[in-house]
Amino acid sequence: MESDTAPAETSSSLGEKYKLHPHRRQVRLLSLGPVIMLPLCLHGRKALAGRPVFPAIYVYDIIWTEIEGQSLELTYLRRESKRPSVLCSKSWTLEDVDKTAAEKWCKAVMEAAYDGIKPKRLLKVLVNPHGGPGKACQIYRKTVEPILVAARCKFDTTFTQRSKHAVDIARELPLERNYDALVLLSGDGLLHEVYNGFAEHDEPIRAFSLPIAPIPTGSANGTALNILGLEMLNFIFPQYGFDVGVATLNAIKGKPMKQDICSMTIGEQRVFTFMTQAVGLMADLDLGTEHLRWMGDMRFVVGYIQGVLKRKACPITLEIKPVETDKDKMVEEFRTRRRKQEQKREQDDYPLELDKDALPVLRHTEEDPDTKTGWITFDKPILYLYAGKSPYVARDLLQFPLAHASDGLIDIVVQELISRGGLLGLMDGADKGKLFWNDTLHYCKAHAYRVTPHDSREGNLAVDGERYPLQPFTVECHQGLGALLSPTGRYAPDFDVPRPEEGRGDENGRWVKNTQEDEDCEGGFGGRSMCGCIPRC
Ligand SMILES: Nc1ncnc2c1ncn2[C@@H]1O[C@H](COP(=O)(O)OP(=O)(O)OP(=O)(O)O)[C@@H](O)[C@H]1O
Repeated sequence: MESDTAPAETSSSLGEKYKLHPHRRQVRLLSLGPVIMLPLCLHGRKALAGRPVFPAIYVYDIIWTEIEGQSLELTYLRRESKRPSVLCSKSWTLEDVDKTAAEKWCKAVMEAAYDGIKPKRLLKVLVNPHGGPGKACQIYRKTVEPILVAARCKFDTTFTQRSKHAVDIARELPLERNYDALVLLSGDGLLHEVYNGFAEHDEPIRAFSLPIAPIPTGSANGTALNILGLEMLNFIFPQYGFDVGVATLNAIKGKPMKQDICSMTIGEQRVFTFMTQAVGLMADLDLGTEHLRWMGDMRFVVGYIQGVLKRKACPITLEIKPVETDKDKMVEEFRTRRRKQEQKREQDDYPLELDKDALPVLRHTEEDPDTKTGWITFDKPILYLYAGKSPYVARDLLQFPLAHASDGLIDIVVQELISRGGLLGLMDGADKGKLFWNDTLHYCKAHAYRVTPHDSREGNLAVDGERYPLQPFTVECHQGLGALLSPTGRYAPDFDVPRPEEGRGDENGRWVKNTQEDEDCEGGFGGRSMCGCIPRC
């Protein structure tokens, strides 16, 4: 912990630094919305309003404050623009200050800092020593544990010993202990294991409702990115997807938000998947770069370039039960929803379908009569199929910019097999989701989809980044089955890349002017150029 305590500041030195007036007896909290001006605004009748006194600390970033003996202690997370956040503490001697008033100030600060949130959460922590570059244990000891201790959280920690250990832990998790959250120091793979363990729990729905707080110590860390964001976009909740301190603060103070989880039926198995399923290049780049773990998330860029050079077709039959296939309409709906969320500053109120303590029934199996109508088949050579429920899959790739945590729909992306130059061109602006508008990339929202590989002997299937044998599978979505903690109650990434006015990306990655034929070719899967779908009767 970085400490500003030595030597402890006296109230008069504080007075100079923070415009304190030790001779005044009344302690006031000056709170300007999300920001507390740190001064113990010792002030009588004349309020400090309109006279900001620095340094300012976000109320959200205050971890604890209390009086200990003759000093007032304040612990908070100090955010830096380009460096990791730091746990800081300040302390002031209270010799000249009315102690009762100081206690009142502490109480007021704590109420503001934990507004609507139960302090001293009870947490179960899992640490995957193998995730990403293998630094999770070190990060836990150095950064996470001190913050949890400072927040007076109660927690018990398990270090996973082997692959699938988290499945066993989740299956046996003692829910009667009433944990407030499950904290994962890992990437997304460990959460995949946890959800599949919950599915085998005696009380699966109750287990799934335990909110997850990811702390990014894996490779891609997509879940942490989606919750905490990537860029400094907004004043109240600046976005720090890779910041361990900020992610730990989310474990202490985050709000639960509902999260859809999908079922994948594959062979005799029912697998639970919360993030992505990939076949073709996107599976190869993840599973084929395990030996490059030391590179962190750069391994995915290397994997993509390798995949582009190979430019291997992905021979599958893809059937989809779509809800929306028009890119413009999807974007319009996304922006409307976003505006509403920002006005309300809370999560959407989509109706959720869960009410019993049994796993949701499967509705889109091949035997189900529902699968006979409203399905389409994608019928063009493809490079990859990528389906998912969360916007970022890695820092460099906003693959599902319109994904919503709990709309009950799967976002499906199909990339046509185009030239190598075109595929490399798609990397430009991929972190902002620019590839969404390329007409060779088809995007739709669907209830379910089914994949039948033409040759199961060759090819990879990655489910939430984990390897599965490639064979026919069906995926469908269960609305609001899981829960995550987040600072805002919704996914952080925004999508603000406008549709290019004048043209579209062609198969060589160049932008070409639209022809009348393009304009006329409305509808289909993914926008005006799509001609690869055959409705199935
Ligand atoms: N002690 C362990 N030894 C070996 N493997 C482990 C251990 N604990 C967990 N694992 C495995 O580590 C794998 C990778 O975990 P995780 O997803 O957290 O990291 P990552 O793959 O680097 O990150 P991301 O999924 O974000 O790219 C999981 O498949 C899990 O089964």
